[in-house]
Amino acid sequence: MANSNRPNADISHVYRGTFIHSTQQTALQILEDTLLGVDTDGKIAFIEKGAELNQLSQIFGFNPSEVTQLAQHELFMPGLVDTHIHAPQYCYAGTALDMPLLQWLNTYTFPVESRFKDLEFAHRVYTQVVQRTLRNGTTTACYFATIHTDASLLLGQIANDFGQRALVGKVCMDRNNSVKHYKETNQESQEETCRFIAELLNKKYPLVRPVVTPRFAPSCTGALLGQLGAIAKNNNLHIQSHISENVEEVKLVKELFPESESYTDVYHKYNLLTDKTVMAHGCYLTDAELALFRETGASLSHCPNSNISLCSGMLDVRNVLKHKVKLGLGTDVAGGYSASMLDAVRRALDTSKVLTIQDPEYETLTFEEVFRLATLGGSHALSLDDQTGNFEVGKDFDALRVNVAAAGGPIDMIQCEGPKVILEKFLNLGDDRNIAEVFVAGRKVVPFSPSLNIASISVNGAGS
Ligand SMILES: O=c1[nH]c(=O)c2nc[nH]c2[nH]1
Ligand SMILES: [Zn+2]
Repeated sequence: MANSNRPNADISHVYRGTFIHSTQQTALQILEDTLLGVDTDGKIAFIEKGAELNQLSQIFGFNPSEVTQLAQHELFMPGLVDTHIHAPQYCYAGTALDMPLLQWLNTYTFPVESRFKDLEFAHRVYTQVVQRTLRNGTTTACYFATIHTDASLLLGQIANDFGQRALVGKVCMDRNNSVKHYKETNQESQEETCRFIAELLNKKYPLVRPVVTPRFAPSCTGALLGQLGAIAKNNNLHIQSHISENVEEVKLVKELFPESESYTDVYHKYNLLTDKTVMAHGCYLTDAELALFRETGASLSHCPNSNISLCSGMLDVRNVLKHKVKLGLGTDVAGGYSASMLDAVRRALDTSKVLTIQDPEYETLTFEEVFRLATLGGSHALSLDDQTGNFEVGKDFDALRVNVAAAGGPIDMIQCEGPKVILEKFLNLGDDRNIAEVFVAGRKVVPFSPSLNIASISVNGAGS
């Protein structure tokens, strides 16, 4: 028995069956007939072979008859980590995909985001996006909200109420020449960012944290970027933004910041590249820029649906991994039309295969590697891998109970299959019907608790 167990922990649940997760060493570790104990703080107290049941029950003081046994077509996998999603854009997900990035922002995104001043509207959309992502197995989400502080606080409240682990960012932008009413002054952006951070931290939500969020370099003056770098540093906070998504955008950044050597250098110069930074896209980063990511510990969020849907580009994941840059997957709703991380897994595989079609020597990503990106890779990219991402003793139990043969679901199991095939089928063919239960920090968050009276979530709670 491993000596990393926590024998003093009070056990609240023990599960027995197949567990599949990634580790630093291996993309896919399959643990059959395994026992996993969760303590009363929602942390993994032990993960051991089923044959150790009697010994474990004595050490940890639980009753073997209370162990929850998974069925043969079921398995536990770590919760999915969406490293980049725009919560307000969920209201137009699946539409408006007919323009490249900069025109798309001006035509669709900014007018819609400006509506989130209205807290009733924000409450409706944010409740839906949190519910939808949780049902699809997103246990951790790194959200962009909008420039509105109170609506951004409301998103934090809703994620907390539903039990989702979340980083929430009030968007900062003091430059916008096309939709003039959707921007802040430099002073507003700074002051409201500080208010957002203080008020969100003051709520003491156990799983929800603020993230400093300059929208992207073209939306921010150098002065604001510098102020946000300082705010993040002074409060030891996460940072998120976009980088090198589309060719026109890279060109615009060169024009706006002629003194900088590269797009990456712009963020670096303003102290926005740290080991708690996640930058979305990165399709056009040079090797020198990737080296700077590696040096600073900043990570990338690969958003393949959005990259294709807005005809932005294709990230060479193999090259990012070669540079040892931390990497996770993002849905990037609504540039990406799906809020499901299962879609992000499939689009990441598709993109890799397109790169192989273009160059048959290209080493296509395996489904095991993409599984790791969607779980442990994401938690690493968000610097949350000490808390979540796989089934290690001491981490929070963030997990999906997958039933590949769910009645009425999208998968027909023609014959009895082993766990690796079951996982592959789920990743390629499954949907929320196959996700029987979702756990975050040991708490069952899907199916939604009946005690969670959705209609009664207070709009006034935010910001007060
Ligand atoms: O895909 C994207 N979505 C956005 O909302 C955005 N803003 C800046 N750059 C962006 N890219
Ligand atoms: Zn984005």
